Amino acid sequence: MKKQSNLSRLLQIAGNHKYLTRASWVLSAVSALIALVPYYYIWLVMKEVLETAPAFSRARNLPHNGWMAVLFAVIAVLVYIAGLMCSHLGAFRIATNLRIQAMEHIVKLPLGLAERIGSGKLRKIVNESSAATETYLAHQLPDRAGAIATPCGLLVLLFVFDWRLGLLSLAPVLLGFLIMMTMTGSRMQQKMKEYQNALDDMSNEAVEYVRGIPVVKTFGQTIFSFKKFKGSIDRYKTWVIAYTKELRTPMMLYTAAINGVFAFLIAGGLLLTQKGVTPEFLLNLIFYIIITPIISVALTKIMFQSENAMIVDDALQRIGSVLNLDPLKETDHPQHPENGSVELQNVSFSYDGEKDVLKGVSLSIPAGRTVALVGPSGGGKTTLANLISRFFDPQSGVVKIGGVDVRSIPKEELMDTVAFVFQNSRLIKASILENVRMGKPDATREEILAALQNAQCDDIIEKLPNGVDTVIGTKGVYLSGGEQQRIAIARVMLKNAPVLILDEATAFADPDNETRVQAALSNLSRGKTVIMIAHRLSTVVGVDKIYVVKDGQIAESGSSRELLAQGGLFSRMWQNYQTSVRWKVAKEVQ
Ligand SMILES: Nc1ncnc2c1ncn2[C@@H]1O[C@H](COP(=O)(O)OP(=O)(O)OP(=O)(O)O)[C@@H](O)[C@H]1O
Repeated sequence: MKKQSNLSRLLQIAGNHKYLTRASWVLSAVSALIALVPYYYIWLVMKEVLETAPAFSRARNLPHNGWMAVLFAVIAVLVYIAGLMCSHLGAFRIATNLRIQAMEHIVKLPLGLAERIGSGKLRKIVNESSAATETYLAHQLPDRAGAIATPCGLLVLLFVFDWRLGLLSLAPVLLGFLIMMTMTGSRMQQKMKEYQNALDDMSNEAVEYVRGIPVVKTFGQTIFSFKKFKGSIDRYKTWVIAYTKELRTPMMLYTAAINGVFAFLIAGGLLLTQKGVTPEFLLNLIFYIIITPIISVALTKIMFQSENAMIVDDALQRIGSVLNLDPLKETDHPQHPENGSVELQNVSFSYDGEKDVLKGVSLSIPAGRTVALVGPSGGGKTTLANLISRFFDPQSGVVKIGGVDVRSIPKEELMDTVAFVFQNSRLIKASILENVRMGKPDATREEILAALQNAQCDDIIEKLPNGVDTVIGTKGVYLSGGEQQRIAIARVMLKNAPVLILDEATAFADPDNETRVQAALSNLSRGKTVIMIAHRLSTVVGVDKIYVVKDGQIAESGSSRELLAQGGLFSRMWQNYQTSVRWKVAKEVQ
């Protein structure tokens, strides 16, 4: 992506506010030119002082010229402030639009894809990339306009007074400019990208390391887990040192050239004055020595601009990588499911486009029935359940709810049709009431209280200081896994979706909570089509049908009685399970 196209893309995102951004460049350039005018008055002051010395009383124009210098300096600052106001308004609008655009796109992505990339990473890309454009547009671009205008204005000023000295002051500037070009080429752009990647890697590893501390401590793996984190720091260090070394010589030459203008002037001055010095030449020489440092300031600004432009380029590419992800296709001919039946017809699915995780799976669940998916770990149970609510679309085959292809059901309606109870259901930092209300935003307080009661939450609410209005996560208000799960069940109850997917719903419940969670689940499941992903075989005994999923296929299906009689995989899993239960009981008796 070219820098120019980045800028036009950003301006496109700005909509009508692009005029503000453009105005900011003009104002900043005008301000930079006005800021040169005081130097002209300073020259007049110096000239008058030299001409009238030592009888300064003859210097009548000194106060006037001095005040004019101040006046133009103030005007320059005011115009610059006006420019910054425009640039900030434009930049905020662009960053906001960019965030909205990205968020609107993320909402349209398959849920599974967003989950796979990671909400943290998505948030980081959207926030940091839009923030990078904000700084670029609000400060860096107007500064660049000013930094470009300054040398142009100076050029005029330099040649007006003494063209020979003007040329002398330009020589190092040209040299500096050439060195600068070598530091901002496409190779450096690539390096900047590597720098960003190394930085990203390091921060990801840091987060992983901190997240994993409890597990690491439990298993005494401190050295191993730190090794990964340290590896990313080492890679970053190696990269930064190599990058810095590469820049060392050009940067040194650039700084020397750009800050050594006065050396050129003095050397040139000596050459030009071999035949004698005129007061006017001396005046110009002193004036040039005073004014030329502005060039180095302007050029240094331009140089850092190229670095900033590279950062924005990278930011836009990152946000582009999100915007380019294929959204879930919305149907043009919406259809509505007739009931809560679920059907998979010859469904195959692969996460990476190579290995099929599901291979031609077919099953049919009549409305209101409860089925269980069991099988070895990694067999594809969760993937199968996720396809029902379009976490992803299968590469081949059809998933139907109520006789309708899920791709033909409007997204909102599909969300209302299928509900999940996950292993560790997430609650947000809000009151219990608000947490449950998420299941049905227009629910009345009475409806929420009824759902909480149905989900066996009475004992939780009784012990909380403000009952249902207690905010979870505030000081001293913590709920156990089983308690959180019951609140989450109340939320799903309120949603009242005809199809329910229970993913290991009771795996984390402690024994005291388990009976209540089970009761809450059986209230929740009443009259619904339930697909239960089960590990503990005790929970699947009473279901209408069991599907044994192995290697992405349905290996067996039937009632527990039928499957046990078959003496296949399920019956072996059952025997293992029984042995483990007996072993547990024996241990407890001991
Ligand atoms: N988001 C993902 N991206 C890539 N591969 C995945 C993803 N999720 C699961 N897989 C792979 O797909 C296969 C099936 O996984 P799935 O989670 O569906 O199995 P499962 O039967 O539910 O396993 P478990 O009982 O351990 O939860 C596994 O090989 C797994 O590594």
